[in-house]
Amino acid sequence: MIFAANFKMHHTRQSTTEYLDRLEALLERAEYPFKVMVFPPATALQPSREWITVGAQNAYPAEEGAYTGEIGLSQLHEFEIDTVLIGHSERRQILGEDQEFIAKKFAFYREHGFQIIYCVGEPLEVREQGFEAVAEYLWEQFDDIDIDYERLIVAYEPVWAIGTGQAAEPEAIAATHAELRRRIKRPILYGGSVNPTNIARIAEIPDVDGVLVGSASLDPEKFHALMIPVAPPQV
Ligand SMILES: O=C(CO)COP(=O)(O)O
Repeated sequence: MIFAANFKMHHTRQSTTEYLDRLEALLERAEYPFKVMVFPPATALQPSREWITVGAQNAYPAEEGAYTGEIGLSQLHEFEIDTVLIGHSERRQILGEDQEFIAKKFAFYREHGFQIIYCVGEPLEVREQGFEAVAEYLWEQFDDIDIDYERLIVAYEPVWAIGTGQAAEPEAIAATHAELRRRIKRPILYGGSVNPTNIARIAEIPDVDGVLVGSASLDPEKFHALMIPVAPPQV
């Protein structure tokens, strides 16, 4: 099971370091069989810890260059980062990244051996058109994406469940992950209002290999609390 925290535009360099210190201490004690990943803002990037992989929420597909405001491979390497989120719905919808640019990012960071969490998810108006429309929309988000890349992790995040406090219903999660599993053999995470009240139910859904968490990940103890109901019984 993978537990990934996406801080989005929350936390500073100092609070991220304090967060990682506190979460690392909790994970050291618990020794969960989980992969734990944290994606802080670019200003807070730093080397991974023993129990926590630190990744970038975004990066430009170049080593360096005239790309004002961006960070690229050189900046990521400075902090020993080799994990990156690509295709998050907020970058598609708010920042206007189209599939061509997202695929270019994917190809670049795949070429450099990065672990990639590749995000897909449909808006409400597509969900309301029915499951076939959802499936078609999601597969279009894999255009020019190598779904067999060995360091790929997919994150399914229905846009209409992100930040709402209301996750997708288990049946909808199960059906969508099953559809993705028809072609995707890599881990598939669910994201969209994961919280302490729904984590146990979501974690037991077939083809859910982990969660990508926003709001409920911003406090290390609360993020750790998501792992407790999913952890194997202490022997
Ligand atoms: O976008 C998300 C993680 O990438 C989900 O955010 P929330 O958990 O706040 O819904």
